[in-house]
Amino acid sequence: MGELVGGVWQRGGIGTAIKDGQLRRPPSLFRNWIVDSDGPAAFPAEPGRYHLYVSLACPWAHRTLIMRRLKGLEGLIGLSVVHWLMGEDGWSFQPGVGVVPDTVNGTQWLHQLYTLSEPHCTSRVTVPVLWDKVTRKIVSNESADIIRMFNTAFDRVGAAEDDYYPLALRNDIDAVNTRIYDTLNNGVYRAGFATTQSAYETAVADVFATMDWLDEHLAQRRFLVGERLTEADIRLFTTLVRFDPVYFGHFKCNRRALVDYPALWRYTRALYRHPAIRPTVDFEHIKRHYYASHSWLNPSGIVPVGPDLDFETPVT
Ligand SMILES: N[C@@H](CCC(=O)N[C@@H](CS)C(=O)NCC(=O)O)C(=O)O
Repeated sequence: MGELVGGVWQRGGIGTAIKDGQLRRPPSLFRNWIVDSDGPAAFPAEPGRYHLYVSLACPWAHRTLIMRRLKGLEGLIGLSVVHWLMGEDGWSFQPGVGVVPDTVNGTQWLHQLYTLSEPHCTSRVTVPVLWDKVTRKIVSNESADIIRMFNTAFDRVGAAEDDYYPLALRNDIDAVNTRIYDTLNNGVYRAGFATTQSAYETAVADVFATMDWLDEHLAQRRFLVGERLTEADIRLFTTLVRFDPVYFGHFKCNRRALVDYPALWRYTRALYRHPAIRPTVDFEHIKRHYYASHSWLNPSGIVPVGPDLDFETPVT
């Protein structure tokens, strides 16, 4: 892992992100917004102006990749994909299957992108990153914001019209997002990165309370909120699809597997089979990243072969 301090890369482990045995996520540093506006704007929506940097392994970056596809933004917003291994110098563009180099800035390491934007910044170096080619600045490194921008900002310059954060459902989406973020999206990380037994057990209790609730909630419904796909489903999906391959074993969230939850497993498969979602899922990057990058959790770096899962099983 590691982080930037005053613009200088410092190697380090997970230690700096842990306090009292618990994972503490610092707020994202770059929180600017692309706007669809006729007036002056720092970051106006324009085709070809912005570039997205993701990891195929990362659930937060995965949200942005799905939204980019759902909104038909592939031709409007470019893409780079980091190597699955996050080593001592963080994310890189070392050659590898599925890696898409940084053709915009020619960086080798993601931290170089952060210092290009902000030469003296102090920050963790995370994906996703949304880059502006005109100002040569990072617009945002916060996935929750990036998917909202993608949802509407480019509608007048060629994006698909679908709305994944509709006005009438916003309160419900926000409420569900909050619950799922704390207890599940981030809950699995709190469990996996805990360094005390009690922090781990608290996190696992949260994870499974939410999994139980979701299984009940989805027993009679196709989507989390309302009758249609919304950003709440996208945010949940990227955690669920990693649950059995990674979080169950590597993060010790092993009271039950996702496949043991009938409604949740059906829901995950249904989303997986969505034509805009399936091409964004890369189990090689997902499994290799977690098992090989977190050496304090898995010193051998061995990537488990299983579990055998069939995401393709049709949903009845
Ligand atoms: N708040 C950020 C979190 C992103 C995040 O934590 N990404 C992880 C990968 S899954 C990362 O890049 N971690 C590197 C680090 O913390 O040093 C978001 O949702 O965009």
